[in-house]
Amino acid sequence: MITVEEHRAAVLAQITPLPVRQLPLTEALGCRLVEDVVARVEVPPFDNSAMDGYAVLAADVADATESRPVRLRVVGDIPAGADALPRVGPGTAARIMTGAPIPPGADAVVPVERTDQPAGPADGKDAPEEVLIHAPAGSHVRRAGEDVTPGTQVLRGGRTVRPRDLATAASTGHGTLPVRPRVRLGVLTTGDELVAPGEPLGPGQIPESNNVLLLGLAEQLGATPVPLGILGDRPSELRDVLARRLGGVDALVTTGGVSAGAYDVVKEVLGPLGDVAFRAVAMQPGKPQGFGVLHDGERPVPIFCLPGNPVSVFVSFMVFVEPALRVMSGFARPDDADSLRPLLLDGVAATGWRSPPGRCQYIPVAFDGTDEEDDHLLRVRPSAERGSQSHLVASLAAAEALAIVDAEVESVAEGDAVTVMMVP
Ligand SMILES: Nc1nc2c(c(=O)[nH]1)N[C@H]1C(S)=C(S)[C@@H](COP(=O)(O)OP(=O)(O)OC[C@H]3O[C@@H](n4cnc5c(N)ncnc54)[C@H](O)[C@@H]3O)O[C@H]1N2
Ligand code: MOO
Repeated sequence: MITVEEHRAAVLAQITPLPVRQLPLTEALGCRLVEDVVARVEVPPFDNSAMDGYAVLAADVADATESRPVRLRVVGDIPAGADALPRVGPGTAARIMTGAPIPPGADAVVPVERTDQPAGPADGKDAPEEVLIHAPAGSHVRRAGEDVTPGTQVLRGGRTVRPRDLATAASTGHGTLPVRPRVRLGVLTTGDELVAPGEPLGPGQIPESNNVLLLGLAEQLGATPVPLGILGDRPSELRDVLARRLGGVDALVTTGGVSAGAYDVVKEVLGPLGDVAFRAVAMQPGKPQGFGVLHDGERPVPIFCLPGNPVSVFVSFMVFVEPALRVMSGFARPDDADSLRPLLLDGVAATGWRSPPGRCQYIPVAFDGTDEEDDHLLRVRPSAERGSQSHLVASLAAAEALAIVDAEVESVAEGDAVTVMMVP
């Protein structure tokens, strides 16, 4: 058996980041930006009005009051998006909407509420011929480039693209961003005994639950899940899916068929290829693990062959697949241990439990408050009555984290320190 660390290192040594792509903004959401982004255009792109009202010369209306309004001739109407602009000279005004370009000659805007004109939708009404101004103009002019000028750095390379980063990119002239794309993660599960969720069970059959688990994890961890089906134990089915669908995925996860059974289809099909190695890893659950790299032309497609037991699938995914996904999408580097580490917290056992000798245990746990003396220590107890056995899928929803127990520990006693791994 090899250790968890040895297997993880062997996996990560064969994982390479996906090539950088220039992606349309909405596709870049959640991806890692690889370069600084600088503004291509001014923001705002032109002087424009901050208010619905009248563009005027400030000097014309400096003395205007409600009782002594200033009368101006209206020389035009400027909705947002207008291209032809009237010239505003002394004694004149142009009706203007928020965001519309300030017309030549004007240097200020009087909000419509400070005039004799009604506020609100124009209802097809043209601008009036004259307007009475009741107050001096505030500036209400938003100057070109007052937010950002071309060449200013607006996004720093290395960040995770958030919705507001998309708004910044769009407003500064970018339709695409240079990112590492989301990993398209193909998911296929195997087993003649599996029945789609919700369907009636025949003798010896069980509900399929690994597909939904893996597709959901992929989605939640920022990959693009690609369902490749629930396959039976016939080698031809698996060969066929691999031949047809490899082009559409960046990595693959399979479940089932990797231990010592007579019908272990994944091992039977992939083992002889030589590119996929099947090893026993000193962990529980998740002992039998397959990993290798298939090729779609020149393009490497890592494949993770996880054991079929559902709790093993969950644990194996978090321990081996999740760090690989982060490397592929540029969020972690294989040579930077800190970037790869899951979120680990210090915990203390709220009760005792057994751990298999010689295997590192990843046991689903629920929280039980914090330690009386040190409230940074999370108290944890197994979330399933029967502990860390790998078939206890129905109890998986009750888990809030995984507690990690070293391989040499055979039993955990109440009050023992444990490492708590946060999981989605
Ligand atoms: N002689 C040995 N037998 C087993 C060994 C061993 O070393 N020697 N290892 C055991 C361990 S540990 C594990 S883990 C399992 C792994 O088995 P496989 O990966 O070959 O998986 P299957 O046999 O196909 O399934 C195991 C178990 O999980 C259920 N299953 C499978 N797929 C699904 C699914 N998609 N949804 C829900 N449940 C699923 C399946 O019905 C089995 O009960 O091998 C041990 N045996
Ligand atoms: O290693 Mo297996 O996942 O315990 O049942």
